[in-house]
Order: sequence, then structure tokens, then C-alpha cells
Amino acid sequence: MTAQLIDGNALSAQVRAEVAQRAAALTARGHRPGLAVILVGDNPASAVYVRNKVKACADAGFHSVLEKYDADLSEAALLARIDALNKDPAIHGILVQLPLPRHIDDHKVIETISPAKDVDGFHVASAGALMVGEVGFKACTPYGCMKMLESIGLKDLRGKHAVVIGRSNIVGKPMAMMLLQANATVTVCHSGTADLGAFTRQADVVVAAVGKRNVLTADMVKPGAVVIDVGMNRNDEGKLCGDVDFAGVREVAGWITPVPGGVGPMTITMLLVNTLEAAERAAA
Ligand SMILES: Nc1nc(=O)c2c([nH]1)NC[C@@H]1CN(c3ccc(C(=O)N[C@@H](CCC(=O)O)C(=O)O)cc3)C=[N+]21
Ligand SMILES: [Mg+2]
Repeated sequence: MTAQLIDGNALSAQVRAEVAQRAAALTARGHRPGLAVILVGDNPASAVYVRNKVKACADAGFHSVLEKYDADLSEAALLARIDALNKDPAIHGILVQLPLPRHIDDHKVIETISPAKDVDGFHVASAGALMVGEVGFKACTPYGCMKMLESIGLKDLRGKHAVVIGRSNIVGKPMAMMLLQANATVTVCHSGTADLGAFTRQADVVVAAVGKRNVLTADMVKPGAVVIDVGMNRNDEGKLCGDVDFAGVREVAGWITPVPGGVGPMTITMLLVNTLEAAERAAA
């Protein structure tokens, strides 16, 4: 049997329509949601992603500003700009596109963003809030993965075993915390795991977030499992592909997310959700 697709574009369209409605209601009360996106340098992939984010804002009726700086922008100048945006009442969310040039310390930049405007969910306060189950912004990519699970009836993962492959601060670790919050039994695998397949074969849900092609192949998947592919890689022909051997795994899995058209669009959707929520909190 072939797995069913979890369509990130379709789910995004649905969630973004709800976001646009709530944004219109806020705008009518004089609190139009606003996002500031900062791009430093001329990484071509970043330029595309940032344009997609700004377009998504416009489509949802948000106010947005895109600030582009040359790669030689000083760290002090960037921090000063963030400070000004922290104080700007028209801006509810601040996103500094990563990666940043090497002379800029990403950690310092992220910690300078006000936690109330940290719509990426990267600030230590946001990570800490997730860890202890308090109100804060959830990192957009794992949050989008949770929405995808919810869309196939898996809001509560009680009794399920979820295996996360990858332990980054922006995907793997928050993903594990969100799955745990949803009552899953969670295993986190990474480059130090001895026999990855031994873990993934036991999983009801696998989330692959490594950044390497073919990390998960058909022989590593339990029949009927849900497979979420966070990877964004290029194959030999330059085509976008995930971490999962899609053609093989889809013949074993019950559900699978495609790349493109899976987690990527959901990441942008959850950025809109977080920005809307920041604006709603500011207006309350
Ligand atoms: N501060 C910060 N926040 C981020 O959220 C952030 C970042 N920096 N740096 C880079 C990564 C990457 N990222 C993507 C979001 C959407 C797609 C996306 O929509 N992808 C489409 C395809 C895009 C294409 O065709 O190239 C898809 O998967 O269907 C991809 C990548 C957000 N990131
Ligand atoms: Mg750096």
C-alpha cells in the first residue's frame, strides 16, 4: 500500500485563511499585525525564503517590513536596529534570517529580540517556556509538524512512540518537547546513535530533521508509520529533496510529507500564527 500524503500547501491554505480572518478583526480594532524581517548579506536561498515570508504576510493582511543590510553590517548596528524594533508598537514580530555572516554572533542577536516579539521561538525564554509548558512562542518548524499530525487526527499521541532524528536547537530539540507535551513516548536520535534503524523501526511517528539525503529508507520504517520530513537538500540534479528516501518510504509508511510542499510551507504558516498571536497579546 502507498502512504497517504500530508499536504503542507493545502493545510497551510486552510490555516492561513483563519489567520487572515483574525488579522482582519485585529486591524479593524486598530491593531494590524506587523512583522519585521531582517536579512543581512546576499545568500540567494535566504533572499528567496525572506521574500516568501513577506508575501505570506501581505496575503494574510499583515503589515510587514523587509530590512536588507550588506554583509559587512556591524553586530552593534544590528543589535541597535533590533532594539528600535523592540520598541516599535507597529511591529509585533521580529525575524532575523539565519544564517548570519560569521562576524555576527547569532546567539547575541536572538537574545536581543524581545521575547514578546520572538515569533521564531528561538530565544532562550521561548525555549524555556516550551520546556516547562508555559505560554511562549513555539519554534515554527516543529510547531508546523505538530499541526500536520493534528490534521491527520494525531493531536494526542498517548500510547505512541515518536522518534526524532536530529537534535538542533531550532528543530530537533523543540520537536521532542512538543511531542512529549502531546503525550508521546519520545526518542531522540542523532549522529551519536549507534543503530538508527533499530529505533525508527519501533516508531509510530518519525520526524527526520538532519539535513542529509536518504537518512531514512524503507527498511527503517514500520509499516503504517507517519513520516514527517523536515529536510531541505538538493539532489544531484539540483532538485529540492528531504532527508527521507521518499519513493521507497512511501511504499511502507501510512502517511508521509512531501518535499517540497510539506513542512516548508507550514514553517511560514506558523510564523504567521505566532505573529498574529503576538499582535493579539499586544492588543489585549
Ligand atoms: N530566522 C529564521 N527563521 C526561519 O524560519 C528560517 C531561517 N531563519 N533561515 C532559513 C530557514 C529555512 N526556512 C524555510 C522556510 C520555508 C521553506 C519553504 O517554504 N519551502 C518550500 C519550497 C521552497 C523552494 O522551492 O525553494 C517547500 O518546502 O515547499 C523553506 C525553508 C526557514 N528558515
Ligand atoms: Mg555566526
